[in-house]
Amino acid sequence: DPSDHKSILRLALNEAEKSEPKPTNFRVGALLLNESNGEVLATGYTLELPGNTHAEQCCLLKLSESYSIPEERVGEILPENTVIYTTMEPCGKRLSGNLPCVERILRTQKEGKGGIRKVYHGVSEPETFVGENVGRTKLEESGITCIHISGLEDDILKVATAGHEREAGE
Ligand SMILES: Nc1nc(=O)c(N)c(NC[C@H](O)[C@H](O)[C@H](O)COP(=O)(O)O)[nH]1
Ligand SMILES: [Zn+2]
Repeated sequence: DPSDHKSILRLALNEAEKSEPKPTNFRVGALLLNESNGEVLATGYTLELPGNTHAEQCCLLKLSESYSIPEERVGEILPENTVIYTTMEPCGKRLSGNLPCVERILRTQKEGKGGIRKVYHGVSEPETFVGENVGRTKLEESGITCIHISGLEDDILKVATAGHEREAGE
């Protein structure tokens, strides 16, 4: 029920708060959940793993490392009803040019079965870096349900932009 979604999203926000503030990205937290039994499969936050990593990317990378397989094959070990909760919607484009998380999520699906089935997110991506995020459309076109969980927007954005220049009086 909705209160469960919000409490799970708050767990992801707790992860985001561990991220090192930077002016060139957002501090995001994410977690992979087996929706059949509520088991948290992995958590992640921006820059948790070496390299310019994203929260969603860290979830997938940590899980693949625990199975000693490359991240691009992580879909093979995901339970049937795997979903991802992320404080900010997955990126569809990255200023660094690194592979966007939408692509990383899409490739967990082989022939449209298994893999990540739903993306629960707390906010859309602000247009700071790449303008409007087109990622959500790509996900929905591939049959991945994107669900906005409301109620934590202010907290999520405050955490996400902690490393950014503050306008006077903000
Ligand atoms: N969903 C999401 N999770 C993250 O962990 C993260 N950092 C972003 N941020 C989106 C933003 O668009 C990119 O951070 C910038 O476009 C810079 O790109 P890089 O991060 O340097 O690849 N978005
Ligand atoms: Zn991303």
